[in-house]
Amino acid sequence: MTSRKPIIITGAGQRLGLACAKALIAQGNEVIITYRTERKGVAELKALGAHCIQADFSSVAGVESFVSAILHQYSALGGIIHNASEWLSETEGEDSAVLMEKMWQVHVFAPYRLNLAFEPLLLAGYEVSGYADIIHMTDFVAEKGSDKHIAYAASKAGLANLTHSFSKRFAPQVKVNAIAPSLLMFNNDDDEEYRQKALSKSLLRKSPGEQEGVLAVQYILSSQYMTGRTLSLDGGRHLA
Ligand SMILES: NC(=O)C1=CN([C@@H]2O[C@H](COP(=O)(O)OP(=O)(O)OC[C@H]3O[C@@H](n4cnc5c(N)ncnc54)[C@H](OP(=O)(O)O)[C@@H]3O)[C@@H](O)[C@H]2O)C=CC1
Ligand SMILES: Nc1nc2c(c(=O)[nH]1)N=C([C@H](O)[C@@H](O)CO)CN2
Repeated sequence: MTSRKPIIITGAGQRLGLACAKALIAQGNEVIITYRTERKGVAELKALGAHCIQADFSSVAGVESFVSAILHQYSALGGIIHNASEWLSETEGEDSAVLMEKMWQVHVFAPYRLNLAFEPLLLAGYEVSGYADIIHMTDFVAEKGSDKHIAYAASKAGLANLTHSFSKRFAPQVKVNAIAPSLLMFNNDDDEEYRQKALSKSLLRKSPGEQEGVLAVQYILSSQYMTGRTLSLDGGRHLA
């Protein structure tokens, strides 16, 4: 058996995706990342040997371009981590059709299409190494809804449902799981009032940072007996 074949992480130019990519590279994995925007994190990952592919999943053509790039360069994969995401809210004047399309495209269509397109590569990765995983980054609000991020929450619920369907379709070779954080890390433009309100929503009242998500990814990849499941990283918010 050889070591795990390359792992794709989408949207890994910053924050959680970047932290996951660095951790997996440090553990000796070959990592492929997608990014839209040239960021310092992309340059860091290139320097660490990651294969960095620019990809915008907001259009079908953008998704298909990435599919072609992978199919032309790889014959086996050890995993796909669907991390790419935009946290958009319903704001005054926003075209709700455009908003829902954007959310569905990045959170549901892209993971759906990549999982189907890369099935043969994941199966090949499993045959040679015994490892193949898909991880969907969903969200606490996939289950509970959100009155301010309605289309976002609905699309994350769609992604959560893909976990069930693909875990059945790809068993027993490929494990398919989800990670559902509530608050992992703030954005720089979150003001103090927002931060205090967000912290008060969970029992543990903390924002753990991206390493909490890295730990969850590492657990799932090392598990031999978890599929079709979701790791909830929510500080007890479900009981608050
Ligand atoms: N941060 C948190 O507290 C929480 C996060 N999550 C989930 O965890 C995951 C990681 O969160 P976080 O690190 O904050 O994510 P970010 O908001 O930093 O988004 C990750 C990346 O997604 C990429 N992206 C966005 N839209 C597209 C698109 N249409 N096509 C391709 N790439 C795109 C962006 O790329 P680029 O920068 O290159 O443009 C961005 O860097 C996400 O799925 C998120 O929904 C869930 C709950 C809480
Ligand atoms: N793509 C993103 N999704 C989410 C983010 C984010 O920054 N990018 N942030 C959150 C919040 O932390 C929320 O969970 C708590 O206020 C949710 N999703």
